[in-house]
Amino acid sequence: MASTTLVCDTEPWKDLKGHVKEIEKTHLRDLMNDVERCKSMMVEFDGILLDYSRQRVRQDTVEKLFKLAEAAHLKQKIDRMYSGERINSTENRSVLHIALRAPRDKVICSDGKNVVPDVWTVLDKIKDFSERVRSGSWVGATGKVLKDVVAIGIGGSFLGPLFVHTALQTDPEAAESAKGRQLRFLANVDPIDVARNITGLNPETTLVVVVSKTFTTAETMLNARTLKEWIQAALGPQAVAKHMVAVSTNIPLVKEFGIDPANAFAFWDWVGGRYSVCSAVGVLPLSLQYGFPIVQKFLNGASSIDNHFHSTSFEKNIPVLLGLLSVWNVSFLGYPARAILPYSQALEKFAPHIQQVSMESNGKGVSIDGIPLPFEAGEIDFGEPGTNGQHSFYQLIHQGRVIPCDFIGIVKSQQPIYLKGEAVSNHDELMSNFFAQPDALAYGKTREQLLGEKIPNHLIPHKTFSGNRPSLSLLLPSLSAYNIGQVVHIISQLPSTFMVVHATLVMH
Ligand SMILES: O=P(O)(O)OC[C@H]1O[C@H](O)[C@H](O)[C@@H](O)[C@@H]1O
Repeated sequence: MASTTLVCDTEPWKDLKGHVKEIEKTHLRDLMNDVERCKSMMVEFDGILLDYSRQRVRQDTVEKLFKLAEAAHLKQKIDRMYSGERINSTENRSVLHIALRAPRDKVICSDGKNVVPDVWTVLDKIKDFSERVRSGSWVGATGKVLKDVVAIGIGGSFLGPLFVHTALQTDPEAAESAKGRQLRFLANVDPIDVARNITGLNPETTLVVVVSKTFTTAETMLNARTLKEWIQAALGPQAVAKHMVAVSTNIPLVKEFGIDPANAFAFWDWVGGRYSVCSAVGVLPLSLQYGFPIVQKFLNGASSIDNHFHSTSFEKNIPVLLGLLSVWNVSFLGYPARAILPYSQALEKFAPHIQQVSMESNGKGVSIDGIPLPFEAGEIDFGEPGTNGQHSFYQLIHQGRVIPCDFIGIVKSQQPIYLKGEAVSNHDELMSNFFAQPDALAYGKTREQLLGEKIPNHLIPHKTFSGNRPSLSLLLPSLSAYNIGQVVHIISQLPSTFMVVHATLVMH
């Protein structure tokens, strides 16, 4: 399928190039005054509303982007991914993180073999093990319940699980399940990180989970040896069997390290490290902390958006729309960065996770065949919870360069208001704060209907707009484990889209 033709040589690409000049003449204020346009730019799926009316696009721009997707054979490439073809051509592997959250009866094949039963064998093992640890039937070397977990890992073996853990911590149901337990993450080889992570912990009541796809990553292995020594020094060499378990694709190295393979939780080389949060990488530590049923909800949310991505027409397909808009912003309008701005502290670690998911996948300077790309591909992602960012770097966004922003609003906060009448933590006020951002103001006529929520009048966005920045917003009705699964996987599907558009596409 490889060829030396680049996507920029196709007609739809050239057409979009020419279209840039027209868009540059158009002010976003005028785009926002077009009611039909704004209505057409809201897409809702399963409690998530994508409003991209503040992107610098007209309806015909979006049509042209769909033509580009067609020229890129995007649909066929999504199908190839879902059917387990080896679309990871550099490593000659399938890309099947979608199988990690598929229901038991789904059939997803890699090399002709249905991988879903293997996934569920590991999920069942995690469920059983986490229940035994949480109930106290699996105890430490001195007979004490293991109530604290330190997960050692870096990159994809750290950022996704940390993000989800941070988001679940304040979810009332998850918090109730986690009572009396602690989950910590050790990534850095700076001895400060070890010191921070073991401070206040007793080896007798601590379980260490070593998470590494390869089990060779230098930082992780150094930290694993350090905590092995911490356990052995306190409890003797035989304690490792009770206090250390592993998550890896490389079980022989787990054994060599001194962890019993019976206490190892496998995953597979068809899971890219950066997409591994739904494998044992995330499911084991999160199940130990919150219990498997909560984590199952997270997996269900992810699976829901997988189905949406696979089967929905591009006009209503949230990951595809976000992917195409990114291509437009980066490769055509020349905006190199994207700010990720959740108006929820629970999503505090979302941007660092997406930084890896997106930037480790995209932004390559050459095509999949090694041909230098004559255009920029891939965004520079950064972000913070929006309210904090407002008092930090928004100045540059407001008054400096153009930075497309992903505003993420939550209609119903995980937590109730603490001070009645104060402009904090309250559903309406959070929304007010969110909508007070000029670019977060989305054309909201059907929002009430879409979200099934009563939005107070003063929050219904006004139509004037005094900026020239594109933006989009994602709104969730409430931030639950299920929604967290959806949000993270909406965005983590993007690289698949990007890869197709930016990398695989260039094979044509
Ligand atoms: O899980 P590991 O094998 O320890 O790898 C951890 C990380 O290592 C490298 O930095 C890779 O580029 C990342 O994608 C990966 O997540």
